[in-house]
Amino acid sequence: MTATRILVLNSGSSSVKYQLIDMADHSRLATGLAERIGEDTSTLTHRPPAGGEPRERRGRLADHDAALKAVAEELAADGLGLDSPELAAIGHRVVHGGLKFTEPTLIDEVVLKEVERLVPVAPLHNPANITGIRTAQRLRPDLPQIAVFDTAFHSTMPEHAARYAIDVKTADEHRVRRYGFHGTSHAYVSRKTAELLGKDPAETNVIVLHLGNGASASAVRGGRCVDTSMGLTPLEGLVMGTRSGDIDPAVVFHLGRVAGMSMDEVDELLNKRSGMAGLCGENDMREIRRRVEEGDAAATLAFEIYIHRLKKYIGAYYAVLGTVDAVVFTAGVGENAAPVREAAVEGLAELGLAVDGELNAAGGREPRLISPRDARVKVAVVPTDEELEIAEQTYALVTGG
Ligand SMILES: Nc1ncnc2c1ncn2[C@@H]1O[C@H](COP(=O)(O)OP(=O)(O)O)[C@@H](O)[C@H]1O
Ligand SMILES: CC(=O)OP(=O)(O)O
Ligand SMILES: [Mg+2]
Repeated sequence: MTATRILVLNSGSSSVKYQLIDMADHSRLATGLAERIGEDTSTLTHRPPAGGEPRERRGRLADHDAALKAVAEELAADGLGLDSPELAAIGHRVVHGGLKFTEPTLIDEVVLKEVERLVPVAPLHNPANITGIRTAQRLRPDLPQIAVFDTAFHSTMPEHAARYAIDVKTADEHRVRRYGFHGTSHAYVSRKTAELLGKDPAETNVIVLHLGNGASASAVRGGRCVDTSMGLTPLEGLVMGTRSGDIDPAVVFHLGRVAGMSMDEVDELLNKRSGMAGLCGENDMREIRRRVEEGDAAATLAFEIYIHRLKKYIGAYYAVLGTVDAVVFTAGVGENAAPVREAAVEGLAELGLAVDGELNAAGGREPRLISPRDARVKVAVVPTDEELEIAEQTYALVTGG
């Protein structure tokens, strides 16, 4: 029997998303999500193979190790346990790969050490990724474990986009530069967008707006990233669920010197108590929109700030690319929040950008255009599929394909 199944683990700061995919036909044998890890209200939602009812487990999952063990139990209950000989490999999303990792990589102790060394520049993500890998290694020590890095797609960015305008020697010594994140999603979505437009990716320019809890924009020219909004860490750029995105770096000195905050306190403020949560006490766009509809002033201002930042990046990347074939929305907010898409391109008719109200309001899981039929620049919604992309890269590596 050939092993054709890949388990993909996407371990986030407080969640684990997973999918078991059969690469023979791309069928999803199981998918699931463990949320609020570390809290008393953890939940694990497991979706078994087609036709089966989703199952939910409630109750504390103390850490990522506990969460993954629960995931393994759920898979086993469907006869899809990690001991299955049909499992070819486990693919892990790893957020920060630094300068070293620009390709999918077979994980060994040297690789893990490097991922560990990068924890300070991905403090919400790399620790969870490492725990995911270690637990998976313990459960199946004989199986290849492959890391697919969020930073990889951005590694070909031109130097003028990747470098910050700071002293070169200091920057080089400490590897301070723009790495960019969500690369697996930006790569997948930009390729799918070219397909949707019926164009060769090598001749297509797109602005990808990946709007989830973490959010980032990228400018993709002919299939290559030429700029992206996240930087040394996933803190820079757009306004996010709990992260500030762009601020004057002197805010950090000011909070240290004048407000007496420690480095760790400022770090925690900007990563966990900022963004939409900091502005209006809520990071879920569904709830924010509900409050905006009710006339809530804090939620309305937070929404306006979110959109204002998004517009600035659309304008900036339009200028970077020169000609744009499509602006594409993806991830939880981008795929589902029609008001965000409408507001982001409002007033940009001079740039050839507009959405059609009806097309924008229609739902669906398929890639689709939402701009008016004759639009010069297309606006699209393309659901991301980081897990499938990770599974494909993992399978290609282990099968030598
Ligand atoms: N129907 C919806 N309308 C608006 N926002 C939504 C909707 N569904 C999901 N979201 C948003 O998507 C976010 C999660 O996106 P996702 O891409 O899964 O993020 P992450 O991978 O960072 O956890 C949630 O915070 C929520 O605000
Ligand atoms: C890099 C990053 O911000 O990832 P996420 O959106 O999953 O938090
Ligand atoms: Mg995500």
